Amino acid sequence: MALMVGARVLARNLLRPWSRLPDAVPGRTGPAAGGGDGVRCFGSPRVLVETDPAKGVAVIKLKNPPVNSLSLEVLTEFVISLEKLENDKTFRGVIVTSDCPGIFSAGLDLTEMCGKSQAHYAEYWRAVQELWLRLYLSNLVVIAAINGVSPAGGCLISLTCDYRVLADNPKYSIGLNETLLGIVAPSWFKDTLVNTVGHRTAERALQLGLLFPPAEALRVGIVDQVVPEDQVHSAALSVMARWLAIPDHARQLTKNLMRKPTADRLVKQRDADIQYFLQFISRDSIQKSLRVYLDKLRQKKG
Ligand SMILES: CCCCCCCCCCCCC/C=C/C(=O)SCCNC(=O)CCNC(=O)[C@H](O)C(C)(C)COP(=O)(O)OP(=O)(O)OC[C@H]1O[C@@H](n2cnc3c(N)ncnc32)[C@H](O)[C@@H]1OP(=O)(O)O
Repeated sequence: MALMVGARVLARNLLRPWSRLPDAVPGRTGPAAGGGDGVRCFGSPRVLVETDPAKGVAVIKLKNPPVNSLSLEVLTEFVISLEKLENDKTFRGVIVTSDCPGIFSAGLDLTEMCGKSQAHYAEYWRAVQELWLRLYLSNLVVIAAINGVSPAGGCLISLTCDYRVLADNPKYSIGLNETLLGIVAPSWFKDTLVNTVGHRTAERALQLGLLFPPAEALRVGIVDQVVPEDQVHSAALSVMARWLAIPDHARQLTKNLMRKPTADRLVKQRDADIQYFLQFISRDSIQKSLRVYLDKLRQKKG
């Protein structure tokens, strides 16, 4: 019950950008905070933010064990943290990564889309839209340091970034695998993939629900770089330095030029998109597919 109320409060914050989460780790500094003197931490229980004001760079670490599924709380806390960074002129870039070993993100939280009320589905889908819009159009340089498997919504998060570095581990596949679950990637997921890898590769990947291992992911361009696992963070920092060498206004205007038409397609029909989602997700056949998939995941252990 408390969790439900908490989620509602957090979700309401999305609509009230002036409201702020209390800092979960207020002003923690120093080496323990993850990177030497001057590193400061804030954020929330599930979305840790380590900032390095001297470099103008922050690291957002998703921490929603066991699999970093994108629950309503995670989506909301993510948006609030991103907004905090964007409103602070100290920061010009952010690295998005995971605090869960071996898993970047298992994607949208299936339990948020299964067996819940219509009101809940609507609230959840608006939060998914919000995070996508904020990340896709962020003024910051956003780099994904993908240190684990990254299906569906996890892949979408990384596709919204400006650059993707993937750890070279055969287990760390990435892709929009929705069809394998018997569901369909919405048009704006599809657009994000098409804008990254081109139409033909996206068409094949989406229909077959392909999850690409690192070498393949690099070949099709769903990631930009594959590096040894222990170098993901340093590689992301090097890339960041290169992108930050470009004057902000020129880079930001160019990013907007490239991405705004795609984002506008959703912005113009957000409510219709929610209705579409509601109709789709409430179908008995879709609910059944999700239940079967969740049961399979749960039985894997037993
Ligand atoms: C006509 C056209 C109409 C179009 C209309 C469109 C409208 C829109 C339609 C809807 C669109 C929805 C888009 C969906 C996007 C998504 O992101 S769906 C999620 C997809 N994710 C996955 O497929 C990944 C599933 N998980 C895994 O494969 C594995 O868990 C893992 C990530 C590889 C990790 O493996 P492992 O370490 O072995 O952990 P597990 O034991 O499998 O899992 C641990 C517990 O976590 C639970 N869990 C896993 N993933 C999720 C998840 N995504 N959500 C919620 N919970 C998850 C798993 O069940 C385990 O739970 P317990 O058994 O209870 O511990």
